[in-house]
Amino acid sequence: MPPYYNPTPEQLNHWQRHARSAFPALCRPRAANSHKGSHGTLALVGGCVGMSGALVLAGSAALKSGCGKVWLGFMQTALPLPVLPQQPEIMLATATDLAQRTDITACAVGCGMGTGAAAAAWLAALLAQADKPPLLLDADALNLLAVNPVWQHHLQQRHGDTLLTPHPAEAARLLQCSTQAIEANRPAAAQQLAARFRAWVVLKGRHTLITSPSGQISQNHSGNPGLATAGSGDVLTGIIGSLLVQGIPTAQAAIGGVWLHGTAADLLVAGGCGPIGLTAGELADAARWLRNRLVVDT
Ligand SMILES: NC(=O)C1=CN([C@@H]2O[C@H](COP(=O)(O)OP(=O)(O)OC[C@H]3O[C@@H](n4cnc5c(N)ncnc54)[C@H](O)[C@@H]3O)[C@@H](O)[C@H]2O)[C@@H](O)CC1
Ligand SMILES: Nc1ncnc2c1ncn2[C@@H]1O[C@H](COP(=O)(O)OP(=O)(O)O)[C@@H](O)[C@H]1O
Repeated sequence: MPPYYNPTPEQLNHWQRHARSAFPALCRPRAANSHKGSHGTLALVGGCVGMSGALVLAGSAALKSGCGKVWLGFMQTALPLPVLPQQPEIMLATATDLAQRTDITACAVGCGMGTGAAAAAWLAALLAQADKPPLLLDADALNLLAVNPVWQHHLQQRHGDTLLTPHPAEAARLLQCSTQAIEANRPAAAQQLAARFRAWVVLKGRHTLITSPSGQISQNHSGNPGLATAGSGDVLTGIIGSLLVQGIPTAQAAIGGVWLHGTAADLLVAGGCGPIGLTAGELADAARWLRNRLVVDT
């Protein structure tokens, strides 16, 4: 067993009971005759020059959370590398080329994307297409949304589900208020965002809130300050995006994804890896270990 994964039997039992009752779709075994096409294709777009790592973290977490295929679309004129040495399973393209593909099950945009003109133009073109598959907006995609209010209308017209995953500072930019105001009434902020953009909203931070477009709130209780480290939000984007393309209903993908991400950090800390110095890249392997233990034997 990897050194950090040694929860007590009681702890593991508690996690299994919670997951199986709150998000059973995450706990279903794979069909014996399934193939990579059965588990969906996720496109992750972002990774401007200097921030390729954000996209790689998200992509690796997506693959290890169980989706069939992952494409990374870099907001760069040429690919940073022909192949990722540490994760050659992941397919690479420029964001421009990836926009032409028609085999994408869901798209997650924003990790390390930057907020320059190229990123804004790419996102504007995507949002102008109302019938695109499920769409998750994170990080710089949210920062761009905050300064392009006309996009609000496009989001409201979308046919597929939209998910926004702001941290409190990003939520403040979207609502044009201070981060303190968001933190003073987190449920109200999450509901306001959900109503304004007709979207699922994951308001991150300690006790992350997951809000449906109609304003129904669920509070997460997993996770710890080990997650306060660069890239842990990118990993969450990869996990939720991966669950979405696996056909898990949006509510369970969002609520279960946030729980899995936090519980992966709890598992690592219980094993002595963190909270101080826990790195975002370690979360994906822990989440994979955990999800396989949630599966109900048939
Ligand atoms: N390896 C990489 O390439 C990484 C790229 N990243 C990308 O970098 C881009 C920008 O990230 P930055 O960290 O520069 O900008 P952010 O907008 O995330 O943070 C800027 C500032 O906002 C405040 N803030 C952030 N989270 C807060 C919270 N929860 N509560 C209160 N205040 C908070 C802090 O003062 C922080 O310094 C994103 O696109 C992100 O995806 C980061 O994820 C870090 C790792
Ligand atoms: N003290 C904490 N307790 C629980 N979860 C935390 C804590 N600090 C951060 N997190 C979680 O870590 C993630 C950080 O995401 P984000 O701020 O977007 O980071 P980044 O931009 O570096 O990827 C979120 O899922 C957030 O809920």
